[in-house]
Amino acid sequence: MEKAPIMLQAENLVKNFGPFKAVKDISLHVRKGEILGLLGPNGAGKTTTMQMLTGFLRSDGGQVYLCGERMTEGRAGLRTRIGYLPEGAPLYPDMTVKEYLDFIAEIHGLEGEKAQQMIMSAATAVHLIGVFDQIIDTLSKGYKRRVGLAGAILHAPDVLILDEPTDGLDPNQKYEVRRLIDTMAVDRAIIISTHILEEVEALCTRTVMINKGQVIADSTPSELKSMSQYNNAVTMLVEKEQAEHIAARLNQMRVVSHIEAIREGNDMRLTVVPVDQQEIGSRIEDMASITGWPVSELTVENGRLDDVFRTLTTRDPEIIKKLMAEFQKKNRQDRPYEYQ
Ligand SMILES: Nc1ncnc2c1ncn2[C@@H]1O[C@H](COP(=O)(O)OP(=O)(O)OP(=O)(O)O)[C@@H](O)[C@H]1O
Repeated sequence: MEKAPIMLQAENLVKNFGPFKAVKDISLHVRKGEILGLLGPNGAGKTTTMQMLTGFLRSDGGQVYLCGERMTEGRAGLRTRIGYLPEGAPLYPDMTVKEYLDFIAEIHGLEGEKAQQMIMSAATAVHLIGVFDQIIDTLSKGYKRRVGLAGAILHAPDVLILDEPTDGLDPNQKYEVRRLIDTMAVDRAIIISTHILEEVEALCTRTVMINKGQVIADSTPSELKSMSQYNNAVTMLVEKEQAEHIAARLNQMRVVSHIEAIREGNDMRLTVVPVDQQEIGSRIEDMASITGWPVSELTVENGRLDDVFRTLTTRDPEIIKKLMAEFQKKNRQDRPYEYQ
C-alpha cells in the first residue's frame, strides 16, 4: 500500500538556551493520518521542539519542511498551515469563547461569513456551542482545553501540534479529548507531546521518544513494547497458598529469568519473565495443567511501554541509539523519508 505523504519533517533541530543545549539533534517526520506521540521525561525538550516546529521559537540549527517546502522566516504564510495548542490553558481568560474564536479567526485573516462558518465548524467539532457566551476563565479545565483545540483547528490546518493536550484533565475529559484528536487525524497529520504512556498506546500510530534533547527511538508503540523484558512474559493468577510453591517450581526452569508477585484479593498474580524474551507460554500452560495448579487466569504479555520508557530514558543516549539501531535492523526495513 502506498504511504501517505509526509506533511511535516524536521531535520537535525538544535536549540541552545545560553550554554545549555536543550535540543541537541532532533529529526522526525509525520505523515497524513498519523498521530505521532512525542514522548520523553520532564525537560527532555518536547515543548522546545514543538515550538521550533511551529515557528514560535527560532532554532539554532536544522530545518523544518511543511509538505516538502522549507519553513523560513520569510515564509510566514506556510505557518498558517499549522495549528498549535500550547501547553496549559488558552490565553485571554477574560474573553468569552465566542470573542476568543473571533479573535483567532481575525489573526488568520478570516472575515465575515467565511470566518463565522469556520468558527462554527471548529466549535461544533469540539462540542463548544453550548458555552459560546461564557467567559473562558469560568470554564472547567476540560472545556478550556476544548477552547484551545478549537482555536488550533479553526483555520483548517494540515498539521496539528498539540502540547500535552490532556494534561490536568479527569479521566472522562481525557477520553473525550483523545476521541476528538483521533477523529481529527483522518485528514491531517498530528503531533502530540505527552508523558502519559496509556495515551501513547490508546492514540498514537507512531512514537518518537526523546531524552536530553535527542531522539532515542522512532517506532510504533507495539514495536517499542516488543523491546520490553516483559515481551512473552506469562502472567498467571494463582491461589495465594500455592503461590510460593508454584513460583519456586517455575524459577527452576532455565528459560525463566525471574518471577514477580503481586497480591490480588485472595490470589497472587505471578509474572514469569523469560530469559531473552523466549516464548514460554505453552510450556507453562502444559506444566500448570499436568501438575493441576490452581490457576484461574493465564495470559502471555506482549511487553510494557513503561518498562521500555524506563530503560531507554535512564541510560546513556549514545548507548541507546546503538541498541535501537540494532533492534530496528533486526526487526524491520528502514522507512525511507522520501516524499510521495
Ligand atoms: N527559555 C528557556 N530558557 C532556559 N532554559 C529553558 C527555556 N525553555 C526551556 N528550557 C530548558 O530546556 C529543557 C527542555 O525544556 P522543555 O520545556 O522543552 O522540556 P519538555 O520535554 O517539554 O518538559 P516537560 O515534560 O516538563 O514539559 C529544560 O531543561 C528546560 O528547563
